Amino acid sequence: METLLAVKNLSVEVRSGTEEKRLLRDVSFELRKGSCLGILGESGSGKSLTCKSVMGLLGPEYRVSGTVAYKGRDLLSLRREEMRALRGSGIAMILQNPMTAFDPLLSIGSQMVETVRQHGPFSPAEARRRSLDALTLMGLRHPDDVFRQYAHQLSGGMLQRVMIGLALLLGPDLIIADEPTTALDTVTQDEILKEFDRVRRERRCSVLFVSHDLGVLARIADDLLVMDRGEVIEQGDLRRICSAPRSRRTGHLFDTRLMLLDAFRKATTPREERSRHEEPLLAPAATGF
Ligand SMILES: Nc1ncnc2c1ncn2[C@@H]1O[C@H](COP(=O)(O)OP(=O)(O)OP(=O)(O)O)[C@@H](O)[C@H]1O
Repeated sequence: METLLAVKNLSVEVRSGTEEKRLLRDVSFELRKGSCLGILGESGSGKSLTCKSVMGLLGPEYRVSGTVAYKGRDLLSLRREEMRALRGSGIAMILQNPMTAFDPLLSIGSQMVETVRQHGPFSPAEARRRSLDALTLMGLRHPDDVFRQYAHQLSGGMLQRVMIGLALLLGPDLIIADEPTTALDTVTQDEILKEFDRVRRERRCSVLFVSHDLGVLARIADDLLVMDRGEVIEQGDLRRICSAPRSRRTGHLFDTRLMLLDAFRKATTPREERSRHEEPLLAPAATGF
């Protein structure tokens, strides 16, 4: 399958005082067209820095080296305006907290229409129609109401659906999603993951999906990249890694998750049933714990 994004020896350093601190070291991976690569790692392992480097979102205090080839073009050498043009059209980003992405003083609809019109020669009526379609696509039941409302009137789950719908509306080839469901309750998280996966498969979007939760990644990722202290410690087919992790640190991440699952199972399963079934690592019911 064709490669959409090839990251090679990506390193990031930051200057603090007279010292340079290395935050990412030689991160390399490839994302195939139409597939989803999950980035797993504990807090502080470098997941967000990797995404921000790819998107050209790091400030001047960071020194970024290596190559980030998107459709064969090195993003690290693009000018600021060229990168801005690419963000939101070819590449879209979905962040953890959708509340911060919307202007509280403008209705959701007007912000959607404005974004659509920035990316194509659409009349206000056409942009409105497309925005309403995006809301429907993401499973929002009363798109007309949502269109008229303001960010504070919607729940976190609804706002995240709007944000994902908006990202998809622009028809990107690549979506970078940084913990997009972490702030949501598990039922909402589950519904949104389902919707997101359906739409991205229909549209053949490639996705970089960051999470500290293996259960979430097991739902949607094809391949897995495991990070630890700014380095890649494991990568490959998700199921292969889950069944036979090569790195001891990856094994430790999985064990921690299994311990949590086990505690949950013990708390919710009557004693006599417990012995009858063991929870597999990737059981759908495990999502979110
Ligand atoms: N300007 C900076 N100065 C010093 N350290 C920094 C700076 N920016 C980031 N870091 C450090 O780089 C490391 C990686 O950060 P990053 O945000 O990528 O982690 P993460 O894996 O996304 O974690 P989380 O899941 O908590 O968001 C962290 O230890 C962070 O403290």
